[in-house]
Amino acid sequence: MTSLEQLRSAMRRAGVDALWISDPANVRALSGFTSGKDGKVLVTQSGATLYTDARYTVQAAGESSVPQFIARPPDTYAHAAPTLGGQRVGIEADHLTVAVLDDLRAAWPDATVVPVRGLVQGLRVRKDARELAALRAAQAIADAAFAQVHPTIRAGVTELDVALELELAMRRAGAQSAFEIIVASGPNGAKPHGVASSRVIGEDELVTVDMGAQVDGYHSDMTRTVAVGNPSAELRRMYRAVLEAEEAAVAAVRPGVRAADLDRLARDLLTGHGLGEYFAHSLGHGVGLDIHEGPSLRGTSEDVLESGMVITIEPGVYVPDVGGVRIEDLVLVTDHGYEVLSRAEKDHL
Ligand SMILES: CSCC[C@H](N)C(=O)N[C@@H](C)C(=O)N[C@@H](C)C(=O)O
Repeated sequence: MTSLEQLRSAMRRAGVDALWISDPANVRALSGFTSGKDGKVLVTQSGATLYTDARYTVQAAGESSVPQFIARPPDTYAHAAPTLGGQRVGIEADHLTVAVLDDLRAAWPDATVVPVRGLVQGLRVRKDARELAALRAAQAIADAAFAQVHPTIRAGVTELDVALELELAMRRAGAQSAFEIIVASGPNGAKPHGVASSRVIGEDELVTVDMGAQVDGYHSDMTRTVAVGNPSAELRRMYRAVLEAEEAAVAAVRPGVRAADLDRLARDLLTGHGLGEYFAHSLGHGVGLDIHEGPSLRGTSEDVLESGMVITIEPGVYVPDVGGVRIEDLVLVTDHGYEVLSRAEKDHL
C-alpha cells in the first residue's frame, strides 16, 4: 500500500494541504478498496477518508485501510467541506471532469481547488514485495496460458479462436485478462493494437499476440510474434531486427539509465535496418495497477530507471499491407541490472 506519509510530503512539495483522489488505481493504491472506480479518497495532513456508496458498504469495510464515509455526491462533498475550509485542495487533473471540478468548487467555497498531476502515480513507480509478488503471479499465469495455446496458432483458426483460448486459460488459472487480447495476423499485424477479429490465420504468416493477466489488480504485459508456416524473407528480416532491438534494450536496463536513451537505442537499431519509420510507438512503459503507468519509455521522457520499477520493453515495426512484428518482455529493474519476468518462449526465425 502506498504510504500516506510519503504522499503528504509530496503534497506539501506541490503546495496543497489536501488531495481529492479520483484516479481509480490511486484510490486502490491508497486505501486497498478494490472498486476504485466507484470510490474517492480525501487525504489531508491529518487524516484520510474513503468515500463510496451503499453498494460497497460491506466490501469497503472489509478492504479499506482508511475510514469510510458512505454517501453519494453531493452529500460526499458536503461531508468533506468543513475539513477543507481555508485549505488548498489538489484535484487529479488527469482524472476529473470539468463538470465535477465545477461541482467541487461550488461545494467547497472556502477552499482553493487547484489541479495537480502525478502525485500518487509518482509513489507507485517502484514496486514493493507485495506488488512484485502479484506482478510475478500475473506474468506466470500469462506465460502458462501462452505455452498452452501457442501450438494451436496455425493456419485455419481465427484470431478470435486464439484470443478466446488464451482468455479461458487465464480465467481457469484464476486471473482476469489484463486488457482486450491482441491477436493480429498477416496484414492485420500492421495495426499495433489490432484486437482479435474473425480473420482466419493463413499459411506463412506472422501473428502478433499481446496479452496479460491481472492478479490482485496488478497487470502483466507481454507480446510474442509467432510464425505460421514459412513467412517470407521480408517478414523474417523484420522479425530479426525487432528481436535484436528488443534484446539490446533489455540488456541495457539498469538503475540510472534514462528511459529516453533506451528508446533511442532500440529506435537507432531499427533505423539501421531501414525500419525506424515503422516503429510507431514508445519503447515501453511501467506496469502495475494500471497497464500503462510510469515510468514512460518514450523519446521525450524525463524518467530515469530506478530499482523496483517494472517496465515493458516492446519495440515493434508495422508495415502497411505487409504485416508487423512486436516482441515485448516484462522486466524488473533490479539493484544492479534487470530480471526478465516474462518467460514465454520466443520464436526464432
Ligand atoms: C490496450 S493496452 C495494450 C498494452 C500493450 N502491450 C501496449 O502497451 N502496447 C503499446 C504499443 C502501447 O500502447 N504503448 C503506449 C505506452 C504508447 O506508446 O503510447
